Amino acid sequence: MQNETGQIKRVLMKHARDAFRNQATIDAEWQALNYLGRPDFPLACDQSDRLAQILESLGCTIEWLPEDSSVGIDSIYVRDNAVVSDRGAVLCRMGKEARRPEPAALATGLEAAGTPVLGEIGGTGMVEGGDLIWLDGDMIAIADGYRTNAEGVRQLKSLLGDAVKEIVTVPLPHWNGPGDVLHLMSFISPIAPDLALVYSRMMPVFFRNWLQDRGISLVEVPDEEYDSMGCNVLAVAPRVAVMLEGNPVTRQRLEAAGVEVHTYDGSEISAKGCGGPTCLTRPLERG
Ligand SMILES: NC(=O)NCCC[C@H](N)C(=O)O
Repeated sequence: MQNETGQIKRVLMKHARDAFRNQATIDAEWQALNYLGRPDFPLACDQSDRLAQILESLGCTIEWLPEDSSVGIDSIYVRDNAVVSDRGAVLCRMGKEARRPEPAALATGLEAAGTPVLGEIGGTGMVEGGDLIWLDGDMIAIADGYRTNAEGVRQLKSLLGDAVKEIVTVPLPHWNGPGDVLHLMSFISPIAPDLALVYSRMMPVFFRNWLQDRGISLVEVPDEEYDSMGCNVLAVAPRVAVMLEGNPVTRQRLEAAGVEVHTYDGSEISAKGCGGPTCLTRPLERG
């Protein structure tokens, strides 16, 4: 599990039907959670179905998290709740306060799926799964930003022990401030061991150089496709990717780099809540 691009065999997800529950729940929550618009419940359910079909057609077995009244509509973005290693999962402590109950709810799903829980981030520590990527089997790149802090990284390191050899901390910019969602994976999506999709204007120079020094080629997302989540792309296998419809330049650049691209309409489950396909999925087993 200590990579982001091997063939996904099993993946944990939460269907819009169970995360959003009904239109009244969405209506009560979306503004306070800083969504860009009000998701439409029936359409969101159709979009979850379609995304699941694509993933299943690409060889993924989906483990579905059940409805849970202790969490809100952001619980659809399951990646953020846990970090998964070869030894098991670490439950996060969410930087976004409204999401704090989510990791405990996810723990039940992890248990049901047979993934052991190694521990959890506590105290003043904060880690969100979208702020971390595994590289080369034993290295982690992790954000230092509004959702993940140094104390969280310290605890994560001690819970993972020698499963991780090196942790590279990547400082995030302020961008739109603490109320917005900005993760490490807002500007980098690994696509294959030697290929990543990036939005370079947001990247610290050292991190961009570090990736290239490791032999990773970079495909650039153009400015006009950043807000439409062009940079949030899920690698289902090396050079097999799932992304949101409506990012034609990014798609064409990925295809030019030899990537097979599959798209879904994510207006309700992705764009409005600012969570793309990497956020909607918590891979549990990769080949
Ligand atoms: N990994 C991700 O980028 N997750 C997206 C989370 C979106 C959610 N509305 C949030 O603000 O946390």
